[in-house]
Amino acid sequence: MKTVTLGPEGTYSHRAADAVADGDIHFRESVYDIVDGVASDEFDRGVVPIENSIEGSVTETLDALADLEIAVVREVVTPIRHALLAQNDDFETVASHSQALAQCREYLEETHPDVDLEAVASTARGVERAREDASIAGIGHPDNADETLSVLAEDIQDRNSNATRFFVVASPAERSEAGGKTTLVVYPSENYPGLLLELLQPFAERDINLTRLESRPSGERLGDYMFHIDVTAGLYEDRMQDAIADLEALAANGWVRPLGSYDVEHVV
Ligand SMILES: O=C(O)C(=O)Cc1ccccc1
Repeated sequence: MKTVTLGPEGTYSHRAADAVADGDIHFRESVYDIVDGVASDEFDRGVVPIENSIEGSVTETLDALADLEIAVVREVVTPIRHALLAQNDDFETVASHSQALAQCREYLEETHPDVDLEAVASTARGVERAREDASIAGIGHPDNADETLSVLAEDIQDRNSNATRFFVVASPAERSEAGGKTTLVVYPSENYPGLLLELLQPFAERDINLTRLESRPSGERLGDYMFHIDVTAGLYEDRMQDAIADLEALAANGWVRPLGSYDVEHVV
């Protein structure tokens, strides 16, 4: 099975993909390209970060899921422990994924207040820049160290509970109704007092717990949103089908897209 994830080699997404894929792993340097590569059947599976316990949602992933026809088939949760990697102490710039820079903000402000921060496509891309240039340090998994790059500091994330959720995406034909959790995207294309309350009522009435609710701009006009919703119930359940029917009635001017059901897997 061809699996695609965020590259180059050595990203956290790569580590999550290693835990769920059968070895045929390919790399792209944007989340949109990964999801698009699966939606267009170039790859069978994609592994993308969706949410971090410190920094919150990966908005690029949310927007790709809403934009493209795709299913979510698995969820992988993994602890994230960042290391500072450089050729020596004399670096002037820290290059990493924007999420990694944000997860280490307090550490960087306290220990390296004068360095420039540079957001790059992935942690492994930043590590590669550090390998080529002694004035640059990267933030990434300590396994990226080698004869050129040393680990200058370990566990530099601002909270030790740092964890990231990854989604495994597949073509819509592979959407599963089985599993204890479901992800949906809802675009009501409406704006009136109490709309959000009404959209959540179908779940509350059926005792279905919400584990995530995110609004993202629809891109249509300012103040117009789509909602990303995760719940602890499977699409196979009657109460979920009933809740979705209610949502569809409420979003008659827009759309409701159940992306699939799955169980959570924890990997280290
Ligand atoms: O850049 C990476 O390594 C990624 O996979 C994205 C990411 C960045 C920071 C924490 C978790 C995932």
